[in-house]
Amino acid sequence: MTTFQELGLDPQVTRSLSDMGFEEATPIQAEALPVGLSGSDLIGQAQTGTGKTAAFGIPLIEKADPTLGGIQGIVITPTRELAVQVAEELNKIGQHKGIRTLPVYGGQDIERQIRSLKKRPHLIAGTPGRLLDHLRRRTIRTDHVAITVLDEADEMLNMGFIEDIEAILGQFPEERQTLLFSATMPEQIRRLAGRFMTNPQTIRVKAKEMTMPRIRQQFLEVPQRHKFDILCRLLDIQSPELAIIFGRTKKRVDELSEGLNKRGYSAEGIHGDLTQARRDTVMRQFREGMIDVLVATDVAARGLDISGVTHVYNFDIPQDPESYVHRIGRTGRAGNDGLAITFITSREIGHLRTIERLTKKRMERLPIPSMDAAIEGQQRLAMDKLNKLIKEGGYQPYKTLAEELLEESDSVTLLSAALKLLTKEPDTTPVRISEDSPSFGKKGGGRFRKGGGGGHNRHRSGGGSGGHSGNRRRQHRHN
Ligand SMILES: Nc1ncnc2c1ncn2[C@@H]1O[C@H](COP(=O)(O)OP(=O)(O)OP(=O)(O)O)[C@@H](O)[C@H]1O
Ligand SMILES: [Mg+2]
Repeated sequence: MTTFQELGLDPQVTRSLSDMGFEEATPIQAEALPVGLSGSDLIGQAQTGTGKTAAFGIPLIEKADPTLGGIQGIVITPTRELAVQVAEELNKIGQHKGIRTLPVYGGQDIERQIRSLKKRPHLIAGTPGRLLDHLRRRTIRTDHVAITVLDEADEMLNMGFIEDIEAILGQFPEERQTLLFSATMPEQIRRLAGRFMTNPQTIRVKAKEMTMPRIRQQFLEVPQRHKFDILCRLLDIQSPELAIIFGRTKKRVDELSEGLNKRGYSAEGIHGDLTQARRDTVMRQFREGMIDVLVATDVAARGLDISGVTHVYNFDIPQDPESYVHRIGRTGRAGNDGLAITFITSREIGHLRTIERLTKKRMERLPIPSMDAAIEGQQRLAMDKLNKLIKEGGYQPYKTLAEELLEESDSVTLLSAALKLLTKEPDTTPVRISEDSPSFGKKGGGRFRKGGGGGHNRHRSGGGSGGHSGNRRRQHRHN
């Protein structure tokens, strides 16, 4: 075990880490920090939820000079939500040293961002489109940029983002340090990365499987038209603390979240066609536990760190195996357990096997859960609630009422009625989810397509940045 003191960090940085509850370095931090601090270019690969943010965040903070005016480091992320999250973590690590990080991303008022930039942040975390916008307007000056980081590097170097990344990196001083991090790094992307780096060192935390061992992985085979009912049954049986359900398209995400609400679940959807204000609200509510279920496109697949996510459901099988690794990695983070369940139709078994070949982990086949199991699950939940209340107390004011009721009925009758009231019985309100065409191979150069180039996003571009003001017309899957 390596402590942060042993790595010879600035005591102010160690103090911030300690405030965050970080005492020992995670394996990727222990291995990547000495290289990052030495000034070398670096490709860092480690499983989801193992602390890659601090593995690049600490060198960024260590090397930044709080007395210097210009921007000294830039982190580029594929989505707006991730830019915000990374900026928050950098602000925490930089707190005692006085290093400030500003998130810049599309969908947010650019004039307001320009005003914030005038307050001279030291570091920036941003999405490609909006970063380019600021670079063109010269509202971000590049002269002092000494470190650039691509978080989710394989996604950033994928077809949808590569042009923007080239345009952005081309504007920074050549002698800067470049750091690439991701849980996945397909070989062709690793080769491509060489173009942007000088003698990069690769740090790969060795693990038997690409996914985290604490994430239990299951799949169930179910006809398309029954998927929604089965999903509801699983939610009733498993009662996740927080769950993320991934759907293939924005339309499906909308239909799913509406359908879940109709059946009494507390769910909201997030995808690129929503306003940024809406996206922010949904994310905040989910982080605070005000909603239990987040229904999302792949916009939420990468990097997001939300504590309490116990379950991930792939309502639609992901379009490429890397996406699977990232999606299920939203659970089982920082030493916690998680359960990931993938729905497939009979035609998709081959794609499941392709995923397993990448992750080097077999998924367990889950039998179709019965309606009875769903009812039982909810009944057990009602019993748990009662037992919890008995332990916690606070029911005394109800005792007189209880005695009054007991004069008319026996205790078993009364308790049965109370349990029925407490139990959310399976709701069969009709919900129609549009038939979906297969989730692979139709567009994009997904790995499932013959000769595919490993990218699932040929048709989207400039993605998470939003508000792209360039003259190329693009689809914004992540917006
Ligand atoms: N040294 C540490 N000690 C304790 N907790 C840590 C440490 N480093 C990171 N964490 C916590 O672990 C969680 C996951 O970290 P992080 O989001 O950086 O993972 P990641 O490797 O970037 O995952 P992903 O591949 O999904 O982006 C966070 O909640 C973070 O606060
Ligand atoms: Mg990360």
